[in-house]
Amino acid sequence: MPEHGLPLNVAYLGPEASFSHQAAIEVFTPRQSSTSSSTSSSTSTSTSATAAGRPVRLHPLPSFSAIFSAIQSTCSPSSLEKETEQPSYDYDYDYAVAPFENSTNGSVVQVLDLLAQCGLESDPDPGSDPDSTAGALYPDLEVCAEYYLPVHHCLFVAPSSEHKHNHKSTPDDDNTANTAATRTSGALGPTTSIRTLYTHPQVWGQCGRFLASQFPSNVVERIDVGSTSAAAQLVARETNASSNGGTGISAAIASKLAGQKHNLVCLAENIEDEPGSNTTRFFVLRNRKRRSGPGLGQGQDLFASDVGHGHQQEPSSPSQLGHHTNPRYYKSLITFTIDHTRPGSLADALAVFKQYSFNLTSIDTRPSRKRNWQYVFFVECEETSDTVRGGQNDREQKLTNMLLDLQKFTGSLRYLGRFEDRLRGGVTHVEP
Ligand SMILES: O=C(O)C(=O)Cc1ccccc1
Repeated sequence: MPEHGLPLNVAYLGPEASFSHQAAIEVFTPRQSSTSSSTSSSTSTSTSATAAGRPVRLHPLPSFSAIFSAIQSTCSPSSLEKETEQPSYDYDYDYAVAPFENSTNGSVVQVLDLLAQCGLESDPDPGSDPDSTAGALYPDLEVCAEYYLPVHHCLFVAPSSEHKHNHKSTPDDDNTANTAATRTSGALGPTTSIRTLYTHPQVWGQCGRFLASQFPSNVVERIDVGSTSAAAQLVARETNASSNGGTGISAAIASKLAGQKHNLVCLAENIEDEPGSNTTRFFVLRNRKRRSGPGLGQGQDLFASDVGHGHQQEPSSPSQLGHHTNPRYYKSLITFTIDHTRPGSLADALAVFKQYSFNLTSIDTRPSRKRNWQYVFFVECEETSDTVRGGQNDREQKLTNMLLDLQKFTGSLRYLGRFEDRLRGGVTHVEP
């Protein structure tokens, strides 16, 4: 498809070949998602096209907080026209992709803590609420889509350290992840020379059984790094001289793609506790000021028209393939605090969702950081089948009314966005 229009700039947690990168590729350039071509470019920013034909540039950023800051500082739509080749940080980012939760290990708490700093306070008089979180760091951020990525982890070491452990080479083994990753974890050789493991903190809990059986914590040190691809990069740089003073080697837990990118040796693959189902749910974030683009009325989905999901070729799981004749279900993400001293305050708040026929699909908490033992609640709620028969404007009005009522029972109520439920189908709508 020929590229047309201004490029879409999308931020993700780098370096290249992280799971966030994979999710960004699948969301924004689904036609390329079955190949690793976009991770093999010489520059870290890769360019390809959305299904709608818009050029898309994927930019690796070093941390989740850098991603949130970058989206917050993105300016109005007109500023997109000053687009030139600039260092990554100076882009006006249209979207970002960030992991929210994993089916095995639960919430990505770093991202929840950043989301707790997002959104506009609904209380018009923040002074009236002593626990108000008004003055959020990222008031203009909103969630505009979700994406489910199946996640498989591999154990990698650098080729230079391979002689230090008894990994058994096979005649057709070229010692790269490309072929090694096709072996199953049953073929794992002794790992006794590994003294250090690197990965993203979310991953330890996803691979708990494998780690407990192979790496006693009194012998092997686990070191958190910024991403799984950063772990792969670190291990690839390890030389014989630098490997723990010659006493042991380091290994990374990362994706097959990250191992291929850095020519690592795969000692085991699919080491996650739930190999058939381990899935991470990502949010697509944007600056809400972008929504008021020209020609966009209420109920129109800017994300869908930017990305062209109507033409999505190969969804990563059958559940993400919707049918445009089916009704679309939308979820909303809301955060609030409650009065912890009043019995029934949480029950009162949750009763409002029931009263307006919103189904709660997830609920989570994080410390408010305003006062000890006070929490920010993260609630996702979904319209029910009764509601989806109404028009978009009616549906949005119902949500607005619900939020107005909810305000009576909560403090620091913030609306973080409304997005289509990808578990109930519905990505295959045709954009205008
Ligand atoms: O580290 C990565 O590759 C990430 O993108 C963060 C992450 C880590 C584990 C599961 C999903 C996302």
